[in-house]
Amino acid sequence: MNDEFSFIRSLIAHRFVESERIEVDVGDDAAVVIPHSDRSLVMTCDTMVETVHFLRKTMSPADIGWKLLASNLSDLAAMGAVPTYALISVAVPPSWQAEEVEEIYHGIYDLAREWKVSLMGGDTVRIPEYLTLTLTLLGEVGRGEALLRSSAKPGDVVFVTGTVGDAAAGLHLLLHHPDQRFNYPALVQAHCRPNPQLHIGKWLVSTRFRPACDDISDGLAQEAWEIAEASQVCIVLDREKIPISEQLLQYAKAVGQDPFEWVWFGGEDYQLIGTVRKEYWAKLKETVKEKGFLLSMIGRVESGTPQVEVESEGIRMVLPKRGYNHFADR
Ligand SMILES: Nc1ncnc2c1ncn2[C@@H]1O[C@H](COP(=O)(O)OP(=O)(O)OP(=O)(O)O)[C@@H](O)[C@H]1O
Ligand SMILES: Cc1ncc(C[n+]2csc(CCOP(=O)(O)O)c2C)c(N)n1
Ligand SMILES: [Mg+2]
Ligand SMILES: [Mg+2]
Ligand SMILES: [Mg+2]
Repeated sequence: MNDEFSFIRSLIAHRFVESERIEVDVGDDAAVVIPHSDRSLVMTCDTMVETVHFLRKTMSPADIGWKLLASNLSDLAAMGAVPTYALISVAVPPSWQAEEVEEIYHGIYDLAREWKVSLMGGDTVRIPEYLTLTLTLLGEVGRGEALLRSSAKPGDVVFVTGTVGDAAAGLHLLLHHPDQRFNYPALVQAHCRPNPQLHIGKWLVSTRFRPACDDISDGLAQEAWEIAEASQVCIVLDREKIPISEQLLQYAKAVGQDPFEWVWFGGEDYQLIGTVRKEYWAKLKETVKEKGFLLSMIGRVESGTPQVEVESEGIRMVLPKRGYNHFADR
C-alpha cells in the first residue's frame, strides 16, 4: 500500500450501487442523492475497533466487514426503516495489508447486495496501531412511522426475535476454545456473521400496531432497560420464556459457564426486543408463522418504577442494568 488514491480505487471497484436517485457518485468532494419527498430520512453510525470489537483470531477480514454493516443495519431494523446509502471511514495501521482491507470490503459488499445498500463514499486515513472502521448508514421510513424505544405502555406484551446470547457464547468459544468452533457453528455464525432483522422491523411498521423496538447490541438486559426508561414503564421478563439455542446450552454446560450471563448481558445478538399491545400480539403471532420469523413473547409491561424485573418460579427480582459498556472500567 503506497498510494492512498489507488488504494481507494481498489476498495470501491467492486462496490454495490443501485439507485436512480444518485446525482453525484463517489469521486467528488461529496456524494449527492435526491431524497424521497414523502419519506423520513433515518441516520445511524457504528464503529468497530481492533482489540475492542474484534481480534485477528476471532474474525476474518470479510467477517469484520459484514458485521460492520450488520450492526448498522440492525439499528435501522430497530427503527423499522429500509436502508439506502452508506459511507465508510477506514483508519488503517501498518500491520494491515491492502489486500486484507479489500477482503473487509468484500464482506461489506456481500451484505450490501443483500439489502441493496449503495456505498456512496467514505474516508481513508492511517492510524498508528489498531484498525478502526466507521460506517454511517442512511435509510428511510414512512413519515411518523419509525419504531421508538419510548412507546411501550402498561399492558403490552414484550417480544424478542431469534435466540439471545449466542454471539457472546461464540466470542467465548473463539477466545478460549477455538478448537471447538466446528462443534458449535451457530455460535460462531452469531458472533461473526449476525443477520440484521430488517424484514421484521419493516413488517412491524406495516402492521401499524406501533410497537416499541430496540436492537440488542449491548445485551438483552441493557436494551430492555433502555425501553423501560424511555417509556417510563416497568418491564417484567419471564426467565423461562427467553429463547435460548440448544448450542448455547450445550456449550455453556461443556465449559462450565452460566448461560444466563451471556443471555442477559452478552450483547452483539443484533436481534430485536420490543413491546406491543396485548390485543395485537395474537395477530402478530399468526403472521409470524406464515412468514417464518422467530418471535417469542418473553414478558409484559406494567406501570411503576421504570426498571426491568425477572420473574422465575414466582419470584421477582430486579435485573441489573448491565451490559457491554465501553467505559465500565474507568
Ligand atoms: N459521539 C456521539 N455524538 C453524537 N451522538 C451520539 C454519539 N454517540 C452516540 N450518539 C447517539 O446516542 C444514541 C445512543 O447511541 P448508542 O451508540 O448507544 O446506540 P446504538 O447504536 O443503538 O448502540 P450500540 O452502539 O451499542 O450499537 C444514538 O441516538 C446515537 O446516535
Ligand atoms: C475481542 C472482543 N472482545 C469483546 C467483544 C465484545 N463486545 C465488544 S463491543 C460489544 C458491544 C457492541 O458494541 P458497540 O456498543 O460499540 O456497538 C461487545 C459485546 C468483542 N466483540 N470482541
Ligand atoms: Mg452505537
Ligand atoms: Mg441500537
Ligand atoms: Mg448500534
